[in-house]
Amino acid sequence: MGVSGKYGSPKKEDHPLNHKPLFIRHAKQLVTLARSSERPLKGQAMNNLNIIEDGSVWIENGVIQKVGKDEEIVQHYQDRLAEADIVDARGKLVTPGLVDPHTHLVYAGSRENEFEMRLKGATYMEIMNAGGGIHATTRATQQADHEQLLQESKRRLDQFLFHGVTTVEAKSGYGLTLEHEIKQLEVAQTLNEQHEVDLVSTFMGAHAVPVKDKENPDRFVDEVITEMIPEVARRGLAEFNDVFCERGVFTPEQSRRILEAGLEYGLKPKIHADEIEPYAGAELAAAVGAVSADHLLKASDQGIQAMAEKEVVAVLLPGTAFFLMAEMAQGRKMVDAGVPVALSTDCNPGSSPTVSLPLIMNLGCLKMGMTPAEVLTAVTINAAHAICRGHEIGSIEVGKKADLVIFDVPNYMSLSYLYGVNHAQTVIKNGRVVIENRIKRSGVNA
Ligand SMILES: N=CN[C@@H](CCC(=O)O)C(=O)O
Ligand SMILES: [Zn+2]
Repeated sequence: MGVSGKYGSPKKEDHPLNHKPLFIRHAKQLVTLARSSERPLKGQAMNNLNIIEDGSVWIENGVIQKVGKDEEIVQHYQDRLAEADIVDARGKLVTPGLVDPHTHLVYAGSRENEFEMRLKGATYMEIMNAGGGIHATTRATQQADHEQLLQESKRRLDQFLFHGVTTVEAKSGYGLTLEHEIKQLEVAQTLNEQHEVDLVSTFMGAHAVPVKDKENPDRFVDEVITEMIPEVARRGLAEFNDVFCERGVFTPEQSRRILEAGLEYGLKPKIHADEIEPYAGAELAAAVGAVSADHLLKASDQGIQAMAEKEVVAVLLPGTAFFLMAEMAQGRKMVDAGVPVALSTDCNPGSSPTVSLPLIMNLGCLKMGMTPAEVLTAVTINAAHAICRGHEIGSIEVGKKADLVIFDVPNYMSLSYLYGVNHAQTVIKNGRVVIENRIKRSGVNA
């Protein structure tokens, strides 16, 4: 298997091969998720995958041109069939490229030592309060230069792509000074320019109170508001602004100030809410008009209700609860309450060191009571809405970016059922095949 093209080469749109049509034919199930670009799917509608059997897609210039039954597409393009590169998806599942709407992709180092400490009984917050956790990764990230951070993060991004993920949100928050937050965001920018995967950047200077400000966290909050947010916005390095609203980190009042300051500079609010303790984070998300509230393990019923009313996307992270051995967020309850739910890896070195969205889908089913259709919606169109990309990606529809995955399974249910395996066989990004993942054989089993 391999990522096509050379890292560092011009970004995908410029590729000359984009001009040749790509014709994906005969998918056993083509999951289109059509008619969901305007608003995220909620409640029962999260099960409407809009599947086409024996489905085909015609792609040109990186854009989806036509979607339908194979015979319809063949009829429409009969004079141009010889021009196209054909990909045979017979017997397979084709979905929109997966979207991960919450990651801490750009960091240096790793924390397997803390994994062992937790297995022996230490808690996530105890480790952080003793100067480890986010602080440990902050030290490593501050020490790393742009190139080191780029190489470490690129390896993870390659792995995302191998799993069928074509768009990834990436947060800063391991710099915790203006200089190092900007360095992290610049690495994300370079990755976005050079890597096949699209990145969407979030500023998260308010990820932790630096150790030196422990006695006076408001000083740091002021620095985030008056220095970091204006400079990040001036440089155009982020689209969203996130805060870790949690007892012992940032209070709801501090979080509100930070999110409102971001809004003044055009940064859309997101929030790490109610992860370890109930802290009215979901309520705050609704009050400030956040695009998403993430984690929500301990969200209150009122908070869930408020999110449903304001259509705040709940980005649930079952890999984090699994890895921290904590109780899961109430995914089933949120879907039933009409909250649009998305799922994400939360890829980070402390609480969820994984890049496998398919594994997260499986956890969504088994641990949060969601259906296989709901979890697929949650990592495609609803994930796209969680990063304000519902019009561009997340469904297979005419005019959208041609980001698609061919999974070597016969139907969407198998994606969550056959768990712990990477089923992504062919990944198409901007209309170009960028991953072909199969064993090269000769002889009888070829
Ligand atoms: N909870 C806060 N932040 C990250 C974890 C960061 C870390 O432990 O390094 C999260 O979303 O899980
Ligand atoms: Zn996070």
